[in-house]
Amino acid sequence: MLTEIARAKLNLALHVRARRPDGYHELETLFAFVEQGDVLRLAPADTPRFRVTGPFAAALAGEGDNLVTRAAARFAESFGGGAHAIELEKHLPVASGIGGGSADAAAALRALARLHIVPLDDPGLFAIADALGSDVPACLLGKTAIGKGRGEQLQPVTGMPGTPVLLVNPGVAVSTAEVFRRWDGVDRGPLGGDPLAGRNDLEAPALAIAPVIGEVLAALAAQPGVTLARMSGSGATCFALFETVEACAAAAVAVARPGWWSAETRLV
Ligand SMILES: C[C@@](CO)(OP(=O)(O)O)[C@H](O)COP(=O)(O)OP(=O)(O)OC[C@H]1O[C@@H](n2ccc(N)nc2=O)[C@H](O)[C@@H]1O
Ligand SMILES: Nc1ncnc2c1ncn2[C@@H]1O[C@H](COP(=O)(O)OP(=O)(O)O)[C@@H](O)[C@H]1O
Repeated sequence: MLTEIARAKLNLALHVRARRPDGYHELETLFAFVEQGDVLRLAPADTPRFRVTGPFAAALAGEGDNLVTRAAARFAESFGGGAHAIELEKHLPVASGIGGGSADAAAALRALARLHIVPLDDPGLFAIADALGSDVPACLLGKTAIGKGRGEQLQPVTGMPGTPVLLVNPGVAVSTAEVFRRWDGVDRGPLGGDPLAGRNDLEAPALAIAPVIGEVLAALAAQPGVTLARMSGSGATCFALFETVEACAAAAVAVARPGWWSAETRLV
């Protein structure tokens, strides 16, 4: 039995530069990862088996087309390896801008690669990740990196490991495609040398769909010891970076609301 943590992805900054003819958008983003994540367990089996457990299992109950099973099918096509029993313990809210599904798919690819002795930097693994979704290559890499293109052109950069982070989701699922559709088409400029001085250009279109995101951002920005408060990805999860673990813990209590999910964690 192999265990992989599917760590939540954050976009510390996300600049949308252009709408492409293929329907995707050119991005410049700073990807980072936190300790908090889903847990994926995988073992060889006679027939393929997949089950989802954990606090957010119900949010995926009706969906036959899980990114994990798609990743496993693509891996088998490329590398063989037979059938597997996979358990996904779902701790991250679904469709929430922290790449839960993408992280799960990447964790499945990492576990399968370990089991079948495929190098983690095999170009075939990255090709599968790229075909599964724009965020999956970044999640496969799992390191702080600048992402360009639709997010798949990755350049690792020095991160801020250990930085305390509070994640807050107001309990509304937001469709990534719908948020991109509402982007106003204005290129507000490149990422620049200090991405933390940047923006998330999807905040405005996400707020138009889910105004409660504004409440989350205001609540986070008002906390003592906060160094950055921003939305991640297409939302609705927002994050705040803190100077100390104590400030992060105090903020978690201060911003708690009925129906809101939050997690105290750290950057990796
Ligand atoms: C916005 C981001 C930022 O990291 O994160 P999330 O909010 O999903 O976490 C990603 O670009 C999301 O990546 P991912 O969730 O893998 O998206 P995909 O499945 O590839 O695409 C879903 C839909 O989003 C839109 N899309 C996605 C990526 C991109 N660069 N431009 C787009 O326009 C397209 O309409 C696409 O059909
Ligand atoms: N293992 C999975 N976890 C979460 N969502 C999944 C998974 N497999 C497929 N999906 C689908 O992917 C969509 C986007 O989910 P997710 O990756 O959590 O959000 P986001 O891309 O906003 O970060 C969900 O609405 C769901 O339909």
